[in-house]
Amino acid sequence: MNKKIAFIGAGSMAEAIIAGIVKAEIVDDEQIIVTNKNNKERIDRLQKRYHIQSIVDKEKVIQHAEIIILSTKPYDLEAAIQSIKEFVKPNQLFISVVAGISTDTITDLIGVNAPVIRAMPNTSASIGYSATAISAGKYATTEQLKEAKELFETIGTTAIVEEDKMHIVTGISGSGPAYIYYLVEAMEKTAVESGLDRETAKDLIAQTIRGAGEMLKKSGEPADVLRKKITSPAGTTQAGLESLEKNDFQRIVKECVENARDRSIELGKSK
Ligand SMILES: NC(=O)C1=CN([C@@H]2O[C@H](COP(=O)(O)OP(=O)(O)OC[C@H]3O[C@@H](n4cnc5c(N)ncnc54)[C@H](OP(=O)(O)O)[C@@H]3O)[C@@H](O)[C@H]2O)C=CC1
Ligand SMILES: O=C(O)[C@@H]1CCC=N1
Repeated sequence: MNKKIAFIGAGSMAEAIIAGIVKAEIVDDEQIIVTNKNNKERIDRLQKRYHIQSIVDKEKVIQHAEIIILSTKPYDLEAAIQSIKEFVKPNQLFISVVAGISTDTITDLIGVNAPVIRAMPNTSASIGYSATAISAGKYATTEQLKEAKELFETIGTTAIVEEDKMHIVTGISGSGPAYIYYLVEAMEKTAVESGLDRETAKDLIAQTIRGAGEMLKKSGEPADVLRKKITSPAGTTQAGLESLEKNDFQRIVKECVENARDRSIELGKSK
């Protein structure tokens, strides 16, 4: 690919993507430029860590960029675009990982018919395990969509979805790792309270989640079948699952995903 890629926003998501791209070696490290609002120390740290360029001057950031990745919080996006729009040139491709905000809104903010692609990765990008959904805005070409897909494939798997599906995608795979970590926190706490040392608990739980993920991908069997294979009649799993059922686990998870989805919709409207 070897395109010049500029990141507008240098937080956790930008770093996860940068780490993934650098590891995959699809562009020379110095082809990656990073800028933020005012935390110079942060971009300098990223420069040192990944051998990329950190630049404060927005004109210099945009000048030679072929792909501009928008990675600010949703409420900072408008100001961020304001700070670069006068330097934007035709054919620069915008990729936004910002939750909720539509490609049409972004195009309007840029003020020219800029090609915009929306992507929803997750922080597992930093180790090449993101699940990224991608959709194209109305000025993005098939070629540009392919290019974005290739870029995100270096940091995990990709799925092309219609843009109106981005809200539910955010609710499952964008925010998803946080739900899993929350579950792990609860399991770890219980294991430690029952006398297991934290490190052993952490290793056992992490490998259990990894194994379950791989089973879902490789066994060809759906989650409910895999679950039933573990659940011996009157056994330990049944005892555990009964507690989840009694406490309405399905409803809680449904509400969790729906709330995240609805928050994404709201973020889009508030812009
Ligand atoms: N974290 C996650 O798991 C995921 C996040 N996302 C999306 O990614 C986006 C970024 O999230 P995250 O990385 O967690 O957020 P962070 O708060 O970690 O980072 C936000 C970055 O935006 C910068 N910024 C703010 N205002 C401007 C501006 N005017 N111009 C340039 N840069 C600016 C900040 O700079 P400074 O520090 O100088 O203020 C900071 O570097 C969000 O929109 C989120 O929805 C998508 C998928 C997953
Ligand atoms: O919490 C958020 O808003 C972002 C979007 C998906 C993951 N983190």
